[in-house]
This record gives sequence, C-alpha cells and structure tokens, in this order.
Amino acid sequence: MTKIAIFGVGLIGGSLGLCFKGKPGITVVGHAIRESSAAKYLERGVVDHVTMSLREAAEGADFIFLCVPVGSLESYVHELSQLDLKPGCIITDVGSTKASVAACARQARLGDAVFIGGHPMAGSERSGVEAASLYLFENAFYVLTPEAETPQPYIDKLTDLLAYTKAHIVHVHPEEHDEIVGAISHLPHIIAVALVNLVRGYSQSNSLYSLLAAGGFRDITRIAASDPVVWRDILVNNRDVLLKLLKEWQSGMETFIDMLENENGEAVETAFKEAGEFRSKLPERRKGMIHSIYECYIDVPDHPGIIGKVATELGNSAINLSNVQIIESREDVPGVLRLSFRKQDDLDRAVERLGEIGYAVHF
Ligand SMILES: NC(=O)C1=CN([C@@H]2O[C@H](COP(=O)(O)OP(=O)(O)OC[C@H]3O[C@@H](n4cnc5c(N)ncnc54)[C@H](O)[C@@H]3O)[C@@H](O)[C@H]2O)C=CC1
Ligand SMILES: O=C(O)C(=O)Cc1ccc(O)cc1
Repeated sequence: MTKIAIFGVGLIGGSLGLCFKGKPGITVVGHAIRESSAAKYLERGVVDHVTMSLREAAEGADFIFLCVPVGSLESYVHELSQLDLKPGCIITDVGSTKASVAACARQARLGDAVFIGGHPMAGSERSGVEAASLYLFENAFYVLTPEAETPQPYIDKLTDLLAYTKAHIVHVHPEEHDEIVGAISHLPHIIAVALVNLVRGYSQSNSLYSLLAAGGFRDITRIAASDPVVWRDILVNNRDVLLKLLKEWQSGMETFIDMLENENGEAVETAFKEAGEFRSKLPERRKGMIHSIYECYIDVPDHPGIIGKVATELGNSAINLSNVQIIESREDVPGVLRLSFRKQDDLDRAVERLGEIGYAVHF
C-alpha cells in the first residue's frame, strides 16, 4: 500500500484526501490536533484513518502533505526531521508562499526523505474540512518548486500522484512564485479587506451602506471573508514582496487622486480602457481552468429552477456545458446567466438552440 499522511486536514488537506482516498493501493492517514477534529475527518470521509500522533501519521508514509497554515510549516518540517522517515518518503506542502519553507527544508536533515514544495492555485474564501471538495483542484494549476538537485524520479512520483487532483503541474522557482502570487493573490486580499473595513466603518453610522452594497462591491470583496489565521500567516511571511507592492499600490492611488483633483477625465478614461483591455484578454478560468472558454450570456427571469431548465435543454441536445454562473451584479434586473463551453462548436449549437426556444443570447 502507498501511505499518504496529511497534516492539517482543512480545506486544502481535506480536498487532497478526497482526491486520493479510495484510489487503488492508497491509504490516507490524517493527523488531527483535536479529538473532535478526528471524528469530523472520518465522518466527512476525507481520510481512511486518523491519529493524533505525529509520529504514527508520518511512520512508513510514502508521501507526507503539510497542509497547515504557512506560519506552522517550518515547525512541522523540523518535527519530521526528528523522526525516522521511510527512505524515499516525499514530503511536500501546499503553502501559499514557497521561499521560506524551501529554505527551511534545504537546511533540515531529512535523511533519505526528499522535500518538494507545492502550491495548488485553487481554493476559496471558505476554510475547514467542511469546505473540502473532490473537485477543488480540477483544471487548476498546481505549482511545484523542486530544487535543481531534486532527483527527477521523486518529482515524477509526486507528479504521478497529483494526477488524481486533475490539476496541471507547473514548475516555478520559489522566489519567483512568491513575487507573482504576491501581486495576483496576496495584494488583492489586502485590498479587499481594506475596502470592506472602510465601508464597515461608514456603515456603523449609516446602515444604508451595507443595505446597498451589491454588485461590484461584492464581486471584489468575496476574498475578504477568507480565514484570518491562514491569511495572517501568508501576509506576514511574504511581507518583503508585499511591502514593495503596497508602495506601488499607494503610488497608483496617488495617481488617481491627482487625476480627480485636476478633473483629468481623459486620464481616468485611459486607465479604464487599459485595464479593460488587459482584463478581457485574461484567460477566463473558473478554478484555474487552462482550456480556452467559449461563453455567452442569456437573459433569464431570476426564479428558482431556471438553471436546471437551461442545463436540461442543452443536455437534451448533447451540448456540453462546462459552467453556469449567475451574474450577481444584475441583482435587480432580469437575471443574466453566463454559460461556458470548452468548444466553439458547443457554444455555436447552444446559441442556436437557446435562440430557437426564445432566449435572448448575448456575447
Ligand atoms: N485557502 C485557500 O484557498 C488555499 C490555501 N492554501 C494553503 O493551504 C494551507 C491550508 O490552508 P486551508 O486549508 O485553507 O486552511 P484550513 O484552516 O481550512 O486548514 C488548516 C488545517 O491545519 C490545521 N492546523 C494544524 N496545525 C495548525 C496550527 N498550528 N494552526 C492552525 N491550524 C493548524 C487546522 O486544524 C486545519 O485542519 C495554508 O498553508 C494555505 O496558505 C493553498 C491554496 C489555497
Ligand atoms: O478564493 C479565492 O479566489 C482564492 O484566492 C483562493 C486561494 C487562496 C490562497 C491561495 O494560495 C490560492 C488560492
């Protein structure tokens, strides 16, 4: 049997457990730090066995996944280095930053075990094993940060196992990883939290702020509901990158202040045009999908059952729908559904079929 040990059975650890559990020749052991959590992991079915002993979890493991908050990763690497791990054991992590854990693993005496850093670029603002999902990583990118010295057979072995996640593996240097995710993930979380807290302050004296907050505000602040401990650790860990980015952000805000003070509408327009052009070229990737996506929008009344009706209609015509999304920013007007397809042909046939049955289709 291949033994996989998971430390930190939360959103990410639990989702990995779901991907590996029940696969041929695999047994998944979860490590719990509380008895109440142990029962929950079994009940949720994310692991085969649970133990509260770090040694018992790690003993004989072929793979060890560290899925704890970033601030705890190093102490786990250290504790593992005190144990007699199975020769050839692969230790990996899922932390949102990679440079510090890579440096720590380089220093640690891991015997015949090998560390390969990892970061699935998929998740959500939810946390805990309750939010775990078998499909969390499907089509997402999964970053691995092997060292130049990491023997290829170990990288291959981990890559083969990760195939169960259905994610796409990419290799990135740890420092480069931290710079990139600083800009595309960590800074946006800071901005979302700062914005929500600004409005929270106003709403204390005027309840209309929260009553009217919809659409754009909700779109860009979903991630402000993310787990405080997980994000405390990420931001503190990636502080050098973030301090640089925040200074650039500050100067970007000052540019906006200048534009408004000088009533420079032309510059505002240009800023929106440039941002819009760049954003429209971003690959639309729900959960990090890497395939091109073909989309259309349909006007539908906002009532229960409408998604099922549209999906059934397309299913009956053997049209493969890859995603459906309700556009929340149109809350008080007739609902708008975004339909996504992986193939141009599916989109073309959907447009034709939906038109035939009377829906207004937009691009
Ligand atoms: N939340 C997300 O969307 C993503 C998170 N990550 C990374 O995955 C790791 C886990 O994050 P989530 O699964 O979201 O968190 P989570 O809060 O859902 O799970 C964390 C788990 O670690 C356990 N744990 C063990 N030692 C702990 C300690 N000292 N302090 C706090 N919890 C401890 C908790 O009991 C819990 O089961 C983090 O390193 C995070 O940076 C990576 C990709 C996406
Ligand atoms: O909820 C979202 O959109 C996220 O941004 C999820 C996420 C959180 C942390 C990561 O390191 C990677 C992905």
